[in-house]
Amino acid sequence: MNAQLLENHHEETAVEDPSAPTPRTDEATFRFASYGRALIGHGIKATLDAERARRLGLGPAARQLLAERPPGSILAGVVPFDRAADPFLFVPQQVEDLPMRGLTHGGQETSTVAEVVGEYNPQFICAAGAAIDRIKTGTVEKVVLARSLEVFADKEWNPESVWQRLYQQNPAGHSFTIGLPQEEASIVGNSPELIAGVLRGQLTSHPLAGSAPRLTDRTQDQKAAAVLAGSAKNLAEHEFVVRHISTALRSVAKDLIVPSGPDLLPTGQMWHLGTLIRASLYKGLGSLDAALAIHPTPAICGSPTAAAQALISELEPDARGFYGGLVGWMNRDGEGEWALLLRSAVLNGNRATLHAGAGIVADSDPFDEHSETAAKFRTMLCALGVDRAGSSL
Ligand SMILES: C=C(O[C@@H]1C=C(C(=O)O)C=C[C@H]1O)C(=O)O
Repeated sequence: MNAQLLENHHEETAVEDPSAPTPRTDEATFRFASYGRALIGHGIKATLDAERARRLGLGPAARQLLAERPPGSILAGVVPFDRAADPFLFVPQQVEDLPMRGLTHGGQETSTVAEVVGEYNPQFICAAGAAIDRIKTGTVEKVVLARSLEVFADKEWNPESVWQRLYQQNPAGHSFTIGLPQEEASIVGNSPELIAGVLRGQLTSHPLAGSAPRLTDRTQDQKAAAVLAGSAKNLAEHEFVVRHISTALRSVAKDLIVPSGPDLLPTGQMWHLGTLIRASLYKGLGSLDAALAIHPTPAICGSPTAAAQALISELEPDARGFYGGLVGWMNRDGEGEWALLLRSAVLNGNRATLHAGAGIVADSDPFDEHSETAAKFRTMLCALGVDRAGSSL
């Protein structure tokens, strides 16, 4: 849908926003591939001021910033998991809309993995056990707990080549890179989950919850999918998400169409339960307003939201940062795509920091949830050149 949404490609020369970080002219500041095409942003023309966002609200501030820009401008970037933390949203200086076919040449030099740290994480197993106790005795029904993993290479990671490999692995996903202003770090990932996509006023959300790893043997793989589709635990986890989104969307959209049950969605490494929700976005609102109305869903946070978020802060050792947030773009008409920021890594020099989470409910098993996070790491591990097929660590 990208091609239809960019009114034209344009380039401006004057740097008007003194708060904007110096643009990286040599490298893309934003890449977002979906449906076979990629939006590539270069440089930073203006950044969304955190103070303005606090004053107006993030959605209105984003729309206002875009309204001040010339036709063809887009807003791109990331919103953290924690809504109280500052987003990194910017208007690229120049945007290209290109077919992915021409971009996945695979000619990039790849780094060689030297060390993987944190594959077995006993702290996560303890935290999952504590969460189950709290769910059984308290008011939280579901909480998503995440853990991290570090992968060190022999030389600097190249975000573009990791992005290309992620796309090749799962072309149906949303593959992205964002150059972060601090420390020359980048976030790269391939999200299977569209939180809000808007085209000509029509809103689509495709939440996922309920997961099983893909298996190499075809018959076993089909069997795993069938088990997932019939799993009461996974269907209940999924139901929390659909209920949350259907309620939350009513503040920004009408004419909701919500299927009665989920479908199976395969990615390169995982099976997921997914429900395609459609609605008509209220006039004057944008895709970011819709995404923010839903975020964070119980697929990444839990249910009820506030209590689950408090439990995450208590049980996870570090703040999530942009993992579990939103990544995407929006044009001046409010059209755009915002995906859940997961199956991702922060690349900083030769270090890649990965995050993955799993939904914990009353009848969860902490070891199974550890295995589920291990399976979710595989998307990024594969793109980094680590083969962990079949491993439950
Ligand atoms: C938390 C993650 O994934 C989320 C949780 C899922 C689940 O609990 O089944 C499925 C997809 C995502 O919404 C992750 O990939 O890190």
